[in-house]
Amino acid sequence: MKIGLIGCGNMANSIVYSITKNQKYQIFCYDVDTLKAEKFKKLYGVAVLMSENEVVLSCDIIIIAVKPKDIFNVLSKIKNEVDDKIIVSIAAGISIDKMKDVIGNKKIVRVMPNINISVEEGILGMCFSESILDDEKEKIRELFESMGSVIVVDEKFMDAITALFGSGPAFVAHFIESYIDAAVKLGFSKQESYELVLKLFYGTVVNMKNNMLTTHQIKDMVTSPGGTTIEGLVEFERRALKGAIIDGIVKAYERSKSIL
Ligand SMILES: NC(=O)C1=CN([C@@H]2O[C@H](COP(=O)(O)OP(=O)(O)OC[C@H]3O[C@@H](n4cnc5c(N)ncnc54)[C@H](O)[C@@H]3O)[C@@H](O)[C@H]2O)C=CC1
Ligand SMILES: O=C(O)[C@@H]1CCC=N1
Repeated sequence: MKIGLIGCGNMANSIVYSITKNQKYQIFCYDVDTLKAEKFKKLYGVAVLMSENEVVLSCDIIIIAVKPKDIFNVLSKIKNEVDDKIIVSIAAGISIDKMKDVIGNKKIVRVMPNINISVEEGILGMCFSESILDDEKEKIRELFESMGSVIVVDEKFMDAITALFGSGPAFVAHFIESYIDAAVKLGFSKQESYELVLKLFYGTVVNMKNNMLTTHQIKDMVTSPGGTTIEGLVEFERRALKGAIIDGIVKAYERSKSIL
């Protein structure tokens, strides 16, 4: 199957990395920045084409991986070639209806991945326009399942998926960074702090998963009466850490709803 990529930036890089592992896909790409497309050719041996239109004409499934502000420009360039090809957009906050306004009632898929697809541990939200057939849905699903867990949702959930899981790696990195800073403040070297804190987060997740523990159970097991942990938890509560985290994610959700 022929897969086209319009835009060879960060997300496209992770997508191509996953797709090239499967021999059944042939990949064609284009970027206005020719250096970026050439880099893909060098790294992944993909074919580089000369325009957005060429990608659409050469491929069955076309993934548009440009910034939200650039997507309408791409759509207006390709609208006459789309025909019954499948157009996949990964842009945050751009609805299927907004895309239809430019290219008409075509086969459109929205996918919201996160950067963890680069290690095949992504979470990808997916929704389809009504004209996509069941066997086409399966093909798209299969294509993206090599990158992580795919959840097919009603389009109204795409903004929540963007905020929770698309932006998620940045939010998680922010918490991890606070923890590393605390370790450095308490005298550990930066390198040691980094490695130990990653182990702490990873170990806690593995423990919860393998032993099917809830967050409450973990907290109960760790918090001794009159001990150290309760001191830390009380301070987090006093500073409304949970509320701040929830509010931050809701802000990202609202931004996704109003991005263009
Ligand atoms: N970075 C992230 O974690 C995530 C990003 N997204 C979405 O992915 C999309 C791409 O984001 P990034 O990869 O971070 O951006 P990026 O800036 O790294 O890549 C965008 C690429 O598109 C190219 N481009 C712009 N106009 C073009 C055109 N007309 N034809 C061909 N190429 C063109 C640019 O030269 C650039 O290389 C965005 O819409 C974003 O909302 C979705 C999920 C997560
Ligand atoms: O910040 C952004 O707009 C994109 C969407 C999800 C992750 N990055």
